[in-house]
Order: sequence, then C-alpha cells, then structure tokens
Amino acid sequence: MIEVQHLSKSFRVRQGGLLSPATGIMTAVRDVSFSVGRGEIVGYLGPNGAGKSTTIKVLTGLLVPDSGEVTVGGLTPWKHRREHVARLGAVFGQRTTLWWDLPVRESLELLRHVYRVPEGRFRENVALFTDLLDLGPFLNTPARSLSLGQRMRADLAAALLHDPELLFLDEPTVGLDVIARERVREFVAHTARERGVTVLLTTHDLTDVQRLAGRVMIIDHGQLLFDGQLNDLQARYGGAREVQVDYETPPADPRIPGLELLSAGGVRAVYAFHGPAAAPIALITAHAPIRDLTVREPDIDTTVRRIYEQDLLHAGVR
Ligand SMILES: Nc1ncnc2c1ncn2[C@@H]1O[C@H](COP(=O)(O)OP(=O)(O)OP(=O)(O)O)[C@@H](O)[C@H]1O
Repeated sequence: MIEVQHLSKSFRVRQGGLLSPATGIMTAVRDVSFSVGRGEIVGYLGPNGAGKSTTIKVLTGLLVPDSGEVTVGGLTPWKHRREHVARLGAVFGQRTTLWWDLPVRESLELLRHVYRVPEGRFRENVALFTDLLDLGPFLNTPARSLSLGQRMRADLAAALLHDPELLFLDEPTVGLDVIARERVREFVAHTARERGVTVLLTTHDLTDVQRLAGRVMIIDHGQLLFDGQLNDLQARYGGAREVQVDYETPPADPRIPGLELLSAGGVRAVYAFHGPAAAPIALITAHAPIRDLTVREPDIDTTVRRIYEQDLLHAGVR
C-alpha cells in the first residue's frame, strides 16, 4: 500500500539574528525507506521534531520531497493529488473536520457531497459507524457542544465515510477517558481488520501502539532507526526486570552476590536482573526466608524514553 524509498526532505531555515540573517538547510527527513501492506496498522514514533509530520505531509501529497520515490496504492501523492486525496482519511486529535455549528449528522451529510459518496453507501456507513462508535446520542448535537471523546468518535466516522484505503491518525486518544479510549482503539482495529484500511498512527501514547500496532517505526533526527515489532524493541532495549521481595524479618545484609540491589529498607528489598526470573528467585529464597515476592517487567514507556534520551538506536545506524 505504501512504498517509500530513500525519501529525503529538507527546509531552508533562517539562522542568526535579525540583523545578520543567514539561511541554512534543515534536513527534516533523511534517506527514509519503508513499506506498509494493506490493512496493516503501524505506529510511527519519534520525539518532537523527529520528522514524523514531514513524512506524513509527503505521504498525503502536501509536500514534495527533495529526493526519493513514494507511492501510495501505486500513485505518487504529489503528482496525483486529486485521486490520491480521495483515498485518504485523516484524524488529528487536536483538530476537527466537523463544522463547528452544525449537528454531526449535517456535517456527515456535507462530507458526503464533498467526497461524492453514493447515497446507499453513505447510509450503510453512517449506520455502521453509529453502531460501532455509539454516535446515536449526539448525531443531532453541534460539534462545538460535543465532549472530546464524542468529537473524536464523530471525527473518525467523518474520516471513513468515503471508504478511504489509508487512514492517518495523529494522537487519536489524547485527552480521552478510559472508556472512550478503548472504544476508539477497538474501532480502529476493526476498521483495519474488516475493511482492509491501512493505518499509520503517530502518537506519544505507547498504550495505543501496544494495543493497535504490533509494528513500530521509530524516527529521530530525520533518520529511520527502527522498523520492527514492538516486542522485539522491548526485548532488545527493555532494560532490567525487577523483583521486589518482602523478607520475613529485616535481613542483616540485603545484598546478594550476582544480583543488583536497587533499594532496601525494613523487610523490603528490590533487585534488578536480566532474563528468566528462576535463577534470581532461587538466590533470594536461599538468602533468607521470604514472605512475598513480585516480579515487575520494564514498561514500554520507560524503554522508549531510554531509547530517545540515550540515543540507543543511533549507535546501530552510524
Ligand atoms: N516548513 C518548515 N520549515 C522549516 N523547518 C521545518 C518545517 N517543517 C518542519 N521543519 C523542521 O523539520 C524537523 C522535523 O519536523 P517534523 O514536524 O516533521 O517533526 P515531528 O516528528 O512531526 O515533531 P512533533 O512530534 O513535534 O510534531 C524539525 O526540526 C522542524 O523544525
């Protein structure tokens, strides 16, 4: 569905002060290549300023790259803009495509005309989305009066009315409560699975990525540094696991040779370890009688933060 080969895009930027303006070149995306299949959901991650939006703007046809080949469903976005745009849907968490003062139903009706959706297909889609996203209670409410979660659900319906093949989602769950978040995620998963819609998801919420996209691409300083399964990323860069132990009585010395002691106080001690938990647990139970023990996995947020902060992926690329 998406083929990107050696994509590069730079911007001319002004450097220096007002009195001595000089221009420089800022390379936003550098030699990026990837492909995404039909119906795939891919998380596109990276810190602020990494190059995500620039890539997406090229994929939507808004920007023309300096070099590289890009096709979406066989078309080059900036050369075939009209046909291309008809096959795209987009939801940006911070903005809405709905008319602010119109009831949701009328916004959808207007979009039907914009995209020339056949009447029958429109009715089917509205019925399906109303059901899956529970739009019924607010179809007659103007967008300005919707809660954030309702607005996001209405925006998702609006983005998919014309049966796009590719959906861009930018921070789709930001600011939503737990229930609305789940509903949005389930709907996106359903859309990709049942309708074969390809979804490119940019988000800072890694739970979205965990729930929706097995595959992630990480970009930083314009370079694509990782393209693979989130699980592999976690296994490779996930850092240590932890075991928290409550001893029967405060140990005379909580240190255990072969285990890194992270903290200790009273009966409790926390150790770090890598790999399977059996050997560290055996060491702990041999050390002193225990009352309770919990193994904690490193979470994906911590892993990705470490990757950005310590530039872990760059080491492999340079
Ligand atoms: N029109 C432009 N003119 C000059 N520089 C730009 C322009 N658009 C983007 N850049 C620069 O290119 C780099 C990549 O920006 P981009 O918006 O693609 O990052 P991003 O990963 O989407 O970040 P964020 O998560 O903050 O949205 C940044 O350094 C940005 O300042």
